[in-house]
Amino acid sequence: MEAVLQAESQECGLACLVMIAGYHGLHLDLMSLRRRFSISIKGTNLAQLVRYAQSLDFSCRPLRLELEDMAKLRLPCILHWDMTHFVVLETVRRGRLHLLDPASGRRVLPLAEASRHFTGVALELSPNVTFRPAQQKARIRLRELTGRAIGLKRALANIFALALALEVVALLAPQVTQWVVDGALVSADHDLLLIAVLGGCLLMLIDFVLRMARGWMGLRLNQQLALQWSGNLFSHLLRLPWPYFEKRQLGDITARFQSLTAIRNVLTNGAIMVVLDGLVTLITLGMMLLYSPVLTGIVAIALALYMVLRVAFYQPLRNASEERIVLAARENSYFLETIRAVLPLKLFNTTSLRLATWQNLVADVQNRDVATQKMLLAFTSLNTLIFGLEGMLLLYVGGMAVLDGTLSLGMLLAFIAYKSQFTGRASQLIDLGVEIRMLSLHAERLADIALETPEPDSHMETDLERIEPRIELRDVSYRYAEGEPWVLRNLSLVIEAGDSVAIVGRSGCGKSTLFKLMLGLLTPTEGEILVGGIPARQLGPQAIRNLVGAVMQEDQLLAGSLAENIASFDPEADQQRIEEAARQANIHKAVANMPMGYQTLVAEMGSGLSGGQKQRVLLARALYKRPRILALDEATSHLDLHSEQHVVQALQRMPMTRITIAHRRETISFARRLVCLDKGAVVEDVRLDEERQVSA
Ligand SMILES: Nc1ncnc2c1ncn2[C@@H]1O[C@H](COP(=O)(O)OP(=O)(O)OP(=O)(O)O)[C@@H](O)[C@H]1O
Repeated sequence: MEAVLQAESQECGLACLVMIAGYHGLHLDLMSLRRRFSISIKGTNLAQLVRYAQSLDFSCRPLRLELEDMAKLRLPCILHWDMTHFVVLETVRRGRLHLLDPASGRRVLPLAEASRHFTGVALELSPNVTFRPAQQKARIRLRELTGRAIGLKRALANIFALALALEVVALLAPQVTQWVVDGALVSADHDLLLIAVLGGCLLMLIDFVLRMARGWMGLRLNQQLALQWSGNLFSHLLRLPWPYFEKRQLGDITARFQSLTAIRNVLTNGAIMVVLDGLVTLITLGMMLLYSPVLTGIVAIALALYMVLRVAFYQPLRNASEERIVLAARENSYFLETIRAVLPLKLFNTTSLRLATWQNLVADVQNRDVATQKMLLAFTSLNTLIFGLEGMLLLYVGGMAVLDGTLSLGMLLAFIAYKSQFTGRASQLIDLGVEIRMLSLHAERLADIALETPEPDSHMETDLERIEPRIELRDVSYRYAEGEPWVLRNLSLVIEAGDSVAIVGRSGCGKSTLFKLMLGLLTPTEGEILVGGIPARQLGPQAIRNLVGAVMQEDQLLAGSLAENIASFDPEADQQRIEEAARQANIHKAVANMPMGYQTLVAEMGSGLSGGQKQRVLLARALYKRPRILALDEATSHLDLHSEQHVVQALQRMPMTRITIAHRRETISFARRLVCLDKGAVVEDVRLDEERQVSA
């Protein structure tokens, strides 16, 4: 069975299904399955997994069992692991479980160790009568992964021409040796010796120039591709919808991005070599055959053995390489998360615990490396043995031929020179073939970014100024994944232009979800949202966000000055407008009192601002863009009552639609309308007159 590694931290169940389906001949890929069964950040439970498996035409039998009864299970099956994870049990042999873990790859665990992880629940899967083996893996095309690259064909053609010239030079070099030995040395011709050596020097000079030119062009091509491809990919990544980022770990996204470099390196260096090496290998092979078919036969056998060796080591090395990438990404994510969350870790004195876990993750990576190195050691030693024996055999058979007079010494030397070229090229070609196959690993990893559907662009040309800042939700329902409870159910709500609405409700009742839907960060599972009377789907999320200024609960400032943050790093920022926004957010005085004023630097993590100051800077950022709709999710919760009153009163005077999520009575009291949510629906919608505003 082939291990399938999960891309999102919560899709272990899906990865197990892909593995088992593959075992029974239905070859799926994780990405298509992820689209088919949406999974929320909370992961999959057993009931959902059973439903997914049934829709893939499997009959399922969930059971509870003791570890000793493992051998009786119908294998491969899925085991519930560590309370939050699923793994595939492939076989049980000599008291050891052979597992395929979507988080780390193949593992073998003694029963005693497995007992610490196994929760006692297993899921047997067997294909039912409607099950049909099929190849449903999506094919990944390079162009889709990297996007377009301008000037690629011309650059490749130039490099190819130079490389071809180099090969001609390389083919002529052994001839010089033969002239020297058989011509000049045998007949003691001093002049011929000088001419041959001078000819050789000229060849070396040409080789030097061509090599420099090719190397330089290769470098430039690599650099251009690096810029274009990574630019294309990063721009695609940034256009992906919000849930994509929510479900992934930072280290994993970074590691996937780096797969692009691996692909680029193999392609720029390899693509040309494949063609050229193939050509030169054939020519050298022809030359060798002319010299001696018997010696050529020996060389061919050695090469065939090398190929067998390469193929035998391919799959273990590919698996090891993939597992290493995944383990390293996990370690990296953990490292980054630790740094980001250092404050609570210090407060709860859990840094040493964190350190120990991180060291275990590093040890996992190291162990994987050692295992790979052991494999490589065996491979290179066998390789050296094959070619060493080949050399000895050639020396013996070639030597005998020279003694018998069927081959001259010069010819033998020339043959050996051609042979080194041939085996060098042919083994490189085989290696490259393996590397290109290995690219599938990187391509699959990259596909997780490149083939993910980005947020839709706007389908219509709209003058945003003419859109009325009015939001209407028609029978909107939303849940984070299939099978999960509905967060919002058949919710209808109209927020008129210029209205000031407070959305209230118990914690977890779906207020932030409603906001994210209105901002186009999430798409309704059912129903429709209209902005200014235009369906949000038609308008596109970017257009909506151009209309709206928002401060979310988990909002962040970026590293830079306060002015840059308020102006969202607008290169043509207007200082007056920045100050005006800061005044409206009641932060101007505080900023002006800072020694460096608006140029005060804000660090990425500890922002150097108090909680209330940070909230007001975020509010100023939302106001700087002069939004038509202002959406605030607990955006004034850290402010003292006086400051909040100041801010809210300033906002009341501004001509825009205001939507506020709040828990505090003081914040709500400024709204003109109160919408109360409960169990995903509007349970109360009241308009507040001046008096009721104060007493709300
Ligand atoms: N990404 C997610 N995946 C799965 N479930 C989620 C996700 N985000 C929120 N939920 C769930 O959806 C429900 C509504 O969450 P939401 O954040 O909208 O509540 P809220 O009313 O804004 O709460 P609060 O007032 O505490 O901020 C909660 O039960 C929450 O657990």
